[in-house]
Amino acid sequence: MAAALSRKAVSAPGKVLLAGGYLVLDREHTGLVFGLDARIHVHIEPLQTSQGVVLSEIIVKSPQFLNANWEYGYRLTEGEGGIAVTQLRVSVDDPLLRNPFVETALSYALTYISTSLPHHLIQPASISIIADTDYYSQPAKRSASNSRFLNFDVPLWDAHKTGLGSSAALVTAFTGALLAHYLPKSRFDLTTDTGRQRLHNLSQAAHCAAQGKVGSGFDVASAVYGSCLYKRFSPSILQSHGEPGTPLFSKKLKALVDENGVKWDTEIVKSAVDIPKGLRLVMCDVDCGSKTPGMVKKVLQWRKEKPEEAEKIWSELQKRNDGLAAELVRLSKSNSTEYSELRECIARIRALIREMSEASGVPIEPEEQTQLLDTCSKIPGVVGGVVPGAGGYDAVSLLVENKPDVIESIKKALADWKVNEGVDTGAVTIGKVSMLGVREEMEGVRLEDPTMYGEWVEGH
Ligand SMILES: Nc1ncnc2c1ncn2[C@@H]1O[C@H](COP(=O)(O)OP(=O)(O)OP(=O)(O)O)[C@@H](O)[C@H]1O
Ligand SMILES: C[C@@](O)(CCOP(=O)(O)O)CC(=O)O
Repeated sequence: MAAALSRKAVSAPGKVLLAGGYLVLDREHTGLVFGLDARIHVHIEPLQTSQGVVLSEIIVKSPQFLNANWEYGYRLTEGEGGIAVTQLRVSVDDPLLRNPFVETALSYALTYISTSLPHHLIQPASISIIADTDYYSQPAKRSASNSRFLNFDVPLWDAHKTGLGSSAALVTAFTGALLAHYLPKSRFDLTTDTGRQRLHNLSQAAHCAAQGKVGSGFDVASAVYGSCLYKRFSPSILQSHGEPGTPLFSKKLKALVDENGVKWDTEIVKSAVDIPKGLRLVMCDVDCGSKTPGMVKKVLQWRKEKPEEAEKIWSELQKRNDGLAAELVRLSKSNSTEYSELRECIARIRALIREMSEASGVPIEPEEQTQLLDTCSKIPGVVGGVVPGAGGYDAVSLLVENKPDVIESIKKALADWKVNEGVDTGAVTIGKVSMLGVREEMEGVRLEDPTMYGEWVEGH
């Protein structure tokens, strides 16, 4: 029997890979990833249709952006191919602006749901995606009801991403909301280990399919589980379930998600990460942005061509990353405020990242970011900082004493800071640097109160 279809809301945190960028692609290594208190929220409710009109239609909106609406028809395909979704448009003249993350997550989730619920019981729904401000460096304004969720008032495609992992948080919260809406708690409960494990598996599969590549998956793992020391799953796990509409896709997807005949070897260790009470992790948006996939390809090419050189750097970097994680836990447990060893841990990691940049020819910590991090690290109360994840010209992460005057000093120091991206290629891009209001968040995906979104959702 279908669960009584009521309103549900799920949110998932953004991410910062503080240590282990590139290394985490290899199961021999790990990544130290922190969830952030910038979350993507997804609200779902039954679609109000006029009496007697039966629609197999799901409407998805991102009301904080202009024209960010996607309408999908869905149908059961032959040969257990699962649920195919087709984007609809009112008029052929309407441009079809696709959203691969929404479309793929919808198809994967409905397929999984259809293995527990007869297709005709998958009733029409209206889904709203609502994001915390710091995912986009777009200026935003208060909505009429003074909601905490701001109005960006631009098309989604014009919003500048700050690299907090909106797609991973979106796919995770979106998938969780669909499963919570359509399946009874006896089949899916995201407050249980089994529920989170299934949500992780399904979200990883959908996110990789939407991206068209299998990364380490650290971002979806932290969206589900929150801050953790992460060891990736074997890429082969996602090589054999096919695509929506292919024969037996629904059967293979269910086996993959429920781990019937498939064992996910992801390792999530939450006890290995913590931030001492006196510190906080903050992000500074460098409004330039890098093209991560190109950087990953080049680093992996270097590792393939010079395995000994790469392994020497990576194994030493792993040791230093482990040292950082251990020092954070030690400080947290001892309540010590003696940060000199932590400062040294960060400096040692950065030195080796610069060595990797040099050896691979990839600007992981480019000169401009070195200057920015060195300047910030001299501010009283700033312990140190790194270029997280793939590095480049994306946001930088700082570990700072949790005092208002420290944050104000950083804002002042960065007020006129400009980062010139691509200066080596002559294509100088001026990007301002601004403090994001985010901080670390230990919690992963969670159910939210569906009434918290005010006028951002229909049935408010
Ligand atoms: N509020 C939103 N509503 C709908 N779709 C969104 C929203 N925010 C992000 N997305 C989807 O996620 C995509 C951005 O994901 P992308 O993987 O490019 O970067 P990211 O995950 O935001 O950051 P990172 O660079 O850290 O991976 C957008 O192109 C859009 O498809
Ligand atoms: C380079 C890599 O290890 C991390 C990328 O991190 P980010 O997208 O720059 O936050 C890629 C991956 O782990 O999938």
